[in-house]
Amino acid sequence: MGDGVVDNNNGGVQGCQLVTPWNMSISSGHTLLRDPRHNKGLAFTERERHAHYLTGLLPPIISTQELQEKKVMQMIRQYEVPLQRYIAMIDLQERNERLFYKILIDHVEELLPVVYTPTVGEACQKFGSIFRRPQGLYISLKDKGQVLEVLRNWPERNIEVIVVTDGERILGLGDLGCQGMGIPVGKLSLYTALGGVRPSACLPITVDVGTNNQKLLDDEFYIGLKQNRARGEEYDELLEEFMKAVKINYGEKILIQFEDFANHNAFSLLNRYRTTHLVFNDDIQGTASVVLSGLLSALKLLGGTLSDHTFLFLGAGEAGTGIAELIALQISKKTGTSIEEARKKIWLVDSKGLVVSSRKESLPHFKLPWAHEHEPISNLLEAVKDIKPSVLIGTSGVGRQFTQEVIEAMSSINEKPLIMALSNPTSQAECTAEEAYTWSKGKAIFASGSPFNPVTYEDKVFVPGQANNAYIFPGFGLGLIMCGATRVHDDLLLAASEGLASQVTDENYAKGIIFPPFSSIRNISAHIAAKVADKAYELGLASLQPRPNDLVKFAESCMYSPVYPIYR
Ligand SMILES: NC(=O)C1=CN([C@@H]2O[C@H](COP(=O)(O)OP(=O)(O)OC[C@H]3O[C@@H](n4cnc5c(N)ncnc54)[C@H](OP(=O)(O)O)[C@@H]3O)[C@@H](O)[C@H]2O)C=CC1
Ligand SMILES: CC(=O)C(=O)O
Ligand SMILES: [Mg+2]
Repeated sequence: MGDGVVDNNNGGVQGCQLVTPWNMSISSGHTLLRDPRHNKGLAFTERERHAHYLTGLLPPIISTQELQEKKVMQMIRQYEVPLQRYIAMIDLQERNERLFYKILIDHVEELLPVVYTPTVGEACQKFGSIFRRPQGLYISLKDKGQVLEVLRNWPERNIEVIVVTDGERILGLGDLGCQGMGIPVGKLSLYTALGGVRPSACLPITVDVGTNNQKLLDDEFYIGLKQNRARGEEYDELLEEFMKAVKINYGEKILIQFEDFANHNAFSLLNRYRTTHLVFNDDIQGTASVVLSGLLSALKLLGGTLSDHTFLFLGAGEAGTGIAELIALQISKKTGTSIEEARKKIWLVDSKGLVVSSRKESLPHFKLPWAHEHEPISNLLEAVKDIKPSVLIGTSGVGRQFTQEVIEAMSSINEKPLIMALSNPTSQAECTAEEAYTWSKGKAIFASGSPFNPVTYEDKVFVPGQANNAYIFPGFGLGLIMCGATRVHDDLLLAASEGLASQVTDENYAKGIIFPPFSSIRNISAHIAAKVADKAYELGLASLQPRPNDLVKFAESCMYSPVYPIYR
């Protein structure tokens, strides 16, 4: 993606002689300094500088990685605008990959909101303007018939995980088209930082089938195809070609994570490929697993079992119905009741009101299991008063829907209402942490998709949890990869939920926290990975033989380290 004026007829720059772009294959000297995977900047030792033709290309001082880390953190903290911090982090990733990951791992609680939600949302919205070097692989409608060739342009061969989006439902921000690339890039950074998957094994992909976002179509800096979204056969054929090409290029065991597709494609893609590929949809399944884990933990504070509770969702799309289905599955397994019976404790509200049987004719297939017999109810407050849920979960993608009346109604029904405002980014959260604690008069147990700071209410400090699939997918993916899993089974998601819930300590519970702190996420991911792999072995889905005895230790041993290697 050069800045020159390209002459489309001969592929060259107008008025210039054609040249061959060439490079040396072993990095040394200037090339080594410009290679983010191997660059150490000022931390190259005297011996390395001498051996690799770096003498004179760096100032004389030799730094440590720790000192570099301190310097970068100082620089990042000086930026007050979150997007500036995001750009600084991406610049670092493109300059010195190991330093980027060392910093992200060591300051995960501080930097997660920078490289991930909420800031990544703004980065996607402004992607065209902040775009510097391309990250990830773009496959567009123009590549139809040659998707395999495009995949082969990616410089790495040993890919283990792909996160792919078509950009139609980026967080709760809607259709951002090709600019959705920020999401697979961000998710895969977390695969490495939080789950320990090697960066070179991660491939972010955006499938560009156009956008229906008129603002982007009118934007001169928009980087994607300037056309409306392809639908139907044209869309399906490109995705089919993509899925086939991925398997041809990377083999049977390549893990594909679908991310931020709109629900009309998300469910059908998952259903189409779950039996032929190692795939999962993070928004449907990863989210379900993290929320179920939060519920299992919350039972320690609320008492009772899952089946003693009544659940009400605002939002009946991917996240809402995905979570609802996994809760029902867990209830059904634990109580021995049928899944249909288990579903009766779970209710969903969508943009047209409570999902009920009289609406069946007009409901999409994924809402049908939730269309219980009930009078129609048109709004959330009435639904809360009528259904009397103990757990209220927001998955609408629309901000500030949990009004004071809604939270007060939840608090009058329950001694400790559990309220989850899962929509991202922060602007789309159904309520803020402060609103949840203040309006419930300190009674609520609260978690949100994007982070909120602790809140002081009547001299007591309340620490909100972050219910985000980022707790699950890195460890889940590591578990699948390390045991050579061949397919994703719902029981693996249940195992991941239990793995995460088992990491919440008594100290956390004493503070009312239902998710463990992100500061210990690598340890948490190793435990999730072990649980997932263990279940995969039990179900006959793991191909790595023999089964390692200690799966937690094995997971830890598979994890990427960002510490600089010493070059010969
Ligand atoms: N915390 C986390 O880890 C995750 C959070 N999310 C967040 O969840 C949100 C939703 O994602 P997803 O489920 O994929 O999106 P979908 O588009 O699949 O679903 C959105 C649902 O919300 C409903 N809805 C929209 N507006 C309203 C309204 N005003 N009142 C009531 N219901 C409404 C829609 O109704 P209808 O069907 O009638 O159109 C639909 O059922 C996003 O903000 C996303 O960021 C998603 C995944 C993970
Ligand atoms: C977290 C996430 O996956 C989402 O908001 O879409
Ligand atoms: Mg998502």
